[in-house]
Amino acid sequence: MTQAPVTGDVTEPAGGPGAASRPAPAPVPAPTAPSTSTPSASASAPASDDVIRTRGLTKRFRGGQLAVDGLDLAVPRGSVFGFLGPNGSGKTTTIRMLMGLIAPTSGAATVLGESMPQSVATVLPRVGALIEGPALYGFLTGRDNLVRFDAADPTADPRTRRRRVDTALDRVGLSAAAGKKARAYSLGMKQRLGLASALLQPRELLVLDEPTNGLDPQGMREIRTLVREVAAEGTTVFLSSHLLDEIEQVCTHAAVMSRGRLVVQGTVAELAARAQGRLVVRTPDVARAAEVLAAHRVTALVPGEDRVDGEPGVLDEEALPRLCAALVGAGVRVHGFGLERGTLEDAFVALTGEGFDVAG
Ligand SMILES: Nc1ncnc2c1ncn2[C@@H]1O[C@H](COP(=O)(O)OP(=O)(O)OP(=O)(O)O)[C@@H](O)[C@H]1O
Repeated sequence: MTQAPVTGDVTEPAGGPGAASRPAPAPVPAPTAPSTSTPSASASAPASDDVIRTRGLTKRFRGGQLAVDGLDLAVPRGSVFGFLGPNGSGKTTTIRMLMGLIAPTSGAATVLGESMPQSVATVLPRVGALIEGPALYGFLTGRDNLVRFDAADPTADPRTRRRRVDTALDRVGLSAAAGKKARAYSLGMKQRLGLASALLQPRELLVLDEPTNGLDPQGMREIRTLVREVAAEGTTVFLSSHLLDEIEQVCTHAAVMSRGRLVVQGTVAELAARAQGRLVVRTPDVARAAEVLAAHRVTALVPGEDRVDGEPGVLDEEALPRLCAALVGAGVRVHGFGLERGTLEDAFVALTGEGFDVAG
C-alpha cells in the first residue's frame, strides 16, 4: 500500500518535506517570546509588533503570471487578520511565500520577526498552518493521523500525547469520528482534522487558508467559534477567505486583495466605515419621498414597498436633519429615517469599482 497523503499539497517547502502544508513538526523547541533577530534589510522597518510583515512582496510564476504584485502587508500581534479576495487574487500564493513553500520573485517578508524563507526552520515550529487542505493519510484513522503529527514534533512530550490528541479532536468536534479511517472523511471532516493538527500545540501564529472551505453552515459556525477561542488564548490568527461575511464575523483586521495587489488594509471597523452607508427612509409615501430625496441630491435611489434608500453623497452635520425636515415638510409620513452602515462588500466595490464576484 502506498502511504501517500490523500489530500493536500505536498510541494517541498524550503524548510524540508511537508514543512508547511501541515502544522510544522518542530525541529527546535518553540520559543515563548518572539525572536529579536533582525529582519532582512528590505523588510526592515522600525521595530514593530507585527507578526507578519511584507515589503514589495512579488511572485511571478514561470508562465509569466504575476500572482502577487508589490505587497506591503502588516499583521498586528493579537489580531484575527482576514486576508480577503476573490478567487485567483493571490491569497494562497502569498501564504505559500510567507510559509517558505515558494520563494518570492522580489520583495521580502518577515514572519514572527524573522526573514522568510531563510528562517523557515526556526519560524515554522512557532506556527500552526493549514494550507490547501491537510496532508492526511487515508489508511489511518483520524486519531492516528493526529498521533502521527504529534509524534513528528520533537518538542511534544509522548507521555501527554494522548491528552493533546483527544483535546484537539474534541475542539474540532471530531471525537465521535476519531476511529474512522481518514479516507472515509468528508471534505469538511478532513478540514477539521487538519485544523486539529494545527491546534495540537499552542502556537504564536495560526495560518489558515480558507479554513471553512467545504464545511456546511453549522461547521462554518463551529470553526469561526474555534478561531475566536484560539485568538482569545493569545494566538494571532491569519486566515484567508473569499467570504466577506466570514471576515466581518471573526476578524479584527483585514486586507483586501484584488488581482495580486493589496487594495486596502486596516481594522474591519475602519474598512467598513470607508464604505458609505445608505440613507434609508421608511414610509408608506415612497414615490413622494423619492422625489424629495432626488431634489436633495440623494442618488442611486431604490424604492421598495414601504421604504426608499439611496446614496446621500457627502454629508455635513446638518444634512440629515435638513433632509428629514424636507421630507416631513413635503407631507411624507416618515416612519423611520437613518443611515445604514456600509459593509465590507460596499467598501470593496467602492475601492475597486468591481463586484466581489466569487463562487460561494
Ligand atoms: N503554480 C502556479 N503557476 C502558475 N500560475 C499560478 C500558480 N499558482 C497560482 N497561479 C496563478 O496565480 C494567481 C493567484 O492564484 P492564488 O491561488 O494565489 O489565488 P487565491 O486568491 O488564493 O485564489 P483561490 O481562492 O482560488 O485559491 C491565479 O491567476 C493563479 O492561476
